[in-house]
Amino acid sequence: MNSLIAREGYLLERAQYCYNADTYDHHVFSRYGFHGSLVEFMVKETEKLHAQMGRYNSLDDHPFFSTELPKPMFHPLQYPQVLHPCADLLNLNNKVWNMYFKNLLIEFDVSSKTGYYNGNHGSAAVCDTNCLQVYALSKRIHYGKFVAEVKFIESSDVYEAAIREQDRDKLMALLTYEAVEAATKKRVEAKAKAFGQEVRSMVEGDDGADPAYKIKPRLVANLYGDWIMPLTKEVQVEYLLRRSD
Ligand SMILES: C=C(O[C@@H]1C=C(C(=O)O)C=C[C@H]1O)C(=O)O
Repeated sequence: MNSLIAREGYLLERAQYCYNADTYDHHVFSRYGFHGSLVEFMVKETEKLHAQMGRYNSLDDHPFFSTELPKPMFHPLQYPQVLHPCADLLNLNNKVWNMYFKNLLIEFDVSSKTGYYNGNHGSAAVCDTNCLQVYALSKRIHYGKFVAEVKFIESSDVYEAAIREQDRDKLMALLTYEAVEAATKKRVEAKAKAFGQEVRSMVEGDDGADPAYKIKPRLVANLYGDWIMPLTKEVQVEYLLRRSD
């Protein structure tokens, strides 16, 4: 799958399949001694391969299952340390995992009902893995570390005061830019329209009917506002709280 497809493209790829509950059931799938769900198997095995390529030595990639990762096959690259060392210990993928499976995917299924294919557990697991790890949500949410560092450098006095007080609410207020969030949601909705329009409605041309989409573009934008952006900001707050360590 082309990694140039926007993050929204991977969410829309997943939306074309039904929920496929067996994909997430720990008792349906067991193989070669693996005990867990199909999607856990897919993510764990993907991360093991990527770890051998050195992926998790970079500052902006975070594993979901860090305990069983093999060492890189190559000598790790030395990346410029642009973040405070506290960043190395900050991984909110457990929250990303829960948000994706307990909130985002459920809203997809409940709101869209456009899942065309059922029984495609393998495809659902591949799409989930792309959404979570390979190209999308974890990286986007953990970019919050870099955004927080820029904000700290730009206004260190203000942030240092809130960090000294360990004031989460103050930090959240300082780092929140509602206009930027609104613009991001508009951009996401536009991309969801571009990536998610049904080919049928494009081919039939402008017969006056509203375009048909695999999933409502506004839903994708709302998922960003309800779940993805708050987690991005939570990463920023957690990073800043630790920045004076
Ligand atoms: C990422 C930033 O921090 C916050 C989170 C945003 C997001 O997740 O899109 C956008 C604006 C801010 O409220 C930013 O300021 O760019």
